[in-house]
Amino acid sequence: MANGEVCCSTQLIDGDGAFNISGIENFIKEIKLGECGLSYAVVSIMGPQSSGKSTLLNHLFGTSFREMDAFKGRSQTTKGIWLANCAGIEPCTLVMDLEGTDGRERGEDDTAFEKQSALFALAVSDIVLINMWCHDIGREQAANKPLLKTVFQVMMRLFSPRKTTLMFVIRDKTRTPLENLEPVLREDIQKIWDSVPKPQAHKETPLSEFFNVEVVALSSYEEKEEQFKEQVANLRMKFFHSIAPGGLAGDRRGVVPASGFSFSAQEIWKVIKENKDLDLPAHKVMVATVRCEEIANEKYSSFAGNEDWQELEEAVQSAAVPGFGKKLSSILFTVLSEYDAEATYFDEGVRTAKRKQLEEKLLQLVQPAFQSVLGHIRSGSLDKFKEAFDKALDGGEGFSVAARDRAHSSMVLFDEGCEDAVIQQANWDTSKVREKLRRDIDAHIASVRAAKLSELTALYEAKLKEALAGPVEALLDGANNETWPSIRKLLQRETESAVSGLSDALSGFDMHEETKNEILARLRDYARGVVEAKAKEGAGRVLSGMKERFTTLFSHDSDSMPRVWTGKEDIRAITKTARSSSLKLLSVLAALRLDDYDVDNVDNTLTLALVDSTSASVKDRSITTLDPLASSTWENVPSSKTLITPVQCKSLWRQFKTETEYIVTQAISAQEANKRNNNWLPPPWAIVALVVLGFNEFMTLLRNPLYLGFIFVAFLLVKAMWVQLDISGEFSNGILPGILSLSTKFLPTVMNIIKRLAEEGSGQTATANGPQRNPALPSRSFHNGVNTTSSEMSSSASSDLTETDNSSSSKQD
Ligand SMILES: Nc1nc2c(ncn2[C@@H]2O[C@H](COP(=O)(O)OP(=O)(O)OP(=O)(O)O)[C@@H](O)[C@H]2O)c(=O)[nH]1
Repeated sequence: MANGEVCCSTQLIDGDGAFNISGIENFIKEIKLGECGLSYAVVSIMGPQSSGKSTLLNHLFGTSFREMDAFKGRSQTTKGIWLANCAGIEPCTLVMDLEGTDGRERGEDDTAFEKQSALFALAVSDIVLINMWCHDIGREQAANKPLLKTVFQVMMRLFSPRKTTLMFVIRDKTRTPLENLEPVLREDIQKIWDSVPKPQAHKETPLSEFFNVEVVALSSYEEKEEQFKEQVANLRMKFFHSIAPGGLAGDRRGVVPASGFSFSAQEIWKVIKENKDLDLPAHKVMVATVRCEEIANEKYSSFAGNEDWQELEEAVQSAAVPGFGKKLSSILFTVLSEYDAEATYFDEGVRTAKRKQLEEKLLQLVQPAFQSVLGHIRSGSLDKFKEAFDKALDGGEGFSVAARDRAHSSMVLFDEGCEDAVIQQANWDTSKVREKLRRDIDAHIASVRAAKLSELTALYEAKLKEALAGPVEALLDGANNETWPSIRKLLQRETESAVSGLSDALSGFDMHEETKNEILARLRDYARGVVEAKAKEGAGRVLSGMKERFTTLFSHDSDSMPRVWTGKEDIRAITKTARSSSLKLLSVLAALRLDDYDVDNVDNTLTLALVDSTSASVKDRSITTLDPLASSTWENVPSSKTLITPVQCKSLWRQFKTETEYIVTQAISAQEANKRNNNWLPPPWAIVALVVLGFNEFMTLLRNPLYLGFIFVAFLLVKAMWVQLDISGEFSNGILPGILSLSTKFLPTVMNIIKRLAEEGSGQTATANGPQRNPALPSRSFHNGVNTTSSEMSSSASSDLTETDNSSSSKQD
């Protein structure tokens, strides 16, 4: 074996025509045929059985095909088709040993396998050796004639067949030189070619179109072994670089890349077995299609199982991976390069199409990861934007400037991220995600803007409410002619201050003047709304306000001191004033007067209709004219500004008067009672009558002073009765209960007085008759277990008097 290389062989097709798939695949793996690309040649040998084919191949290519033992006779040793690699020949050369023709074992008629294997050899091989005995040349019944016929016949079954080299190896050459033998042989070949029926298209096609014919002659191996070996060695040299231009091989038009050899051979054998014609160019495309697809699938699987890719795929689930595009592009590049390397010798059209498919499949596989990265970049950019935007706003930057600048930065950040994530092999559009980011940013800006605007508006509204609500309420409570002008002034001042504050704050929002004016107008409306609400609230409880106002004015004097109805007060005037004031509250709260042009005569109408309604003139008028309050609208006041309608005012006034009448009545009663209490002296006419009528009695008293003493005692007694019976107290509850009470108390009181007088009398007697006591010591009396000194008694009596005096003096006052 040349170069000491190991030669492998396998049975490619067995005697029954079964293709040994696993055998050939192992063989190809072992000799690493797949790596050869197109740099390989296939040589096959045909010839009669036991014509020394195996012996020749083994010597020529260093193979180890089984040879027949010379001593056992000529019987078939090679069954089917065997495949081996030639040792030491460049490029890699495969050699096929075909089962011999004319075999006794298959019988004369069984030529099916012979034809099939001949066609197979022609389809697969670059060089076909035809082994023949020298003595068969020129012979009519030569053993190789049917074989050649078969070869030429099957050749026609190949569509646009490739040009194959037919090398006739003449065995056991005689002394006749080859120069003489060759023309005879070529003549034989031409004769056979001519006799073979050809399709119309190839009727005139010369043999040279399909075959390169070479002729070599070898000495007998058995008889002239040395010469044989020498000639074989020379022949071997022809097989070196056989596929190079000018080499032994044919045109190699139908050659398939080495990695497709196994599949190609199987398919060719299948077609041959099915007895179909073999279209080699189509076969080549078919092999390329199948093989390129196999390679592509293999590369796809190898990519799917690639650890770097798997890591990348997992990492992008949770976050954007820096350098994603570069990493993935590199893995994809490796895979596609591998495909290119393996598929390079296959039909270009098929190869490119399959590469495209592989690329598409790979990109389809990685696209979710890319989308995920884009998603992370988008959400990351959005988050960064939100953060930076919030910070800028907190730092007092203008809203619009902050929004514009931060949005721009975030879009730049996104673009950079996309650039980093983009996969070279793909031309994916990121504009949709970019647009989404832009939309998200805009939506965020809009929502923050809305929130900030409402925050600002709420702030100024709250300020306005605080500035208006309390003062307006106070102004309305103190309703007078200046109430509405003051409210208007207050409203204008506070509104303008709030509007200018809000206007300044809005300047940072870069908004249309129209929008800004709308917001400011809303704030103005709000301010009016606050005042309106307060006025409505006041109008809602106007009755209680009026009553309160009336009570306050009625029950207090000009110094806000509570009134005491002494009798000097002009209750009518006070009532009128208090009512007028209450009416003022009603008139102030009857309508909203927030605008300078809000001029009405509600006040006059109410005064005329309600306060002056008691005067005779009005009474007269009411007969002849309509009631000005019998209406649901005020003159010059639109209904939107009416808080209390005239009819409601009338009803309220009636209710007010009814509910306050009691206070007036009470005051009048109190005043009258007071007057009665103060006038205990009889009227002057009675005094004059007394003086005139009682002149005689008066003279009697002057003439007899004892009468005077008697009258004095009687007075004391009556006074004592008055005090004891508490007459003024009894009558305070009314005349009838007073009389009833006095009638029950009268007798016991009289009895009590008499009893006391009697006791006083007996006490005086006892003192006169009893032992003399130290006048310095106070005398004691014992009565009902209660002892009181006489001095205490006298002081008690005097206090009674004093009280009486006091009371009488106070009454005098
Ligand atoms: N006369 C002669 N005999 C040879 C030559 N070479 C080989 N033989 C003998 O022919 C016999 C058959 O040899 P193989 O090499 O087995 O022949 P084959 O054609 O491969 O036989 P099959 O595979 O059965 O078709 C053997 O006995 C060889 O010694 C030769 O050059 N001349």
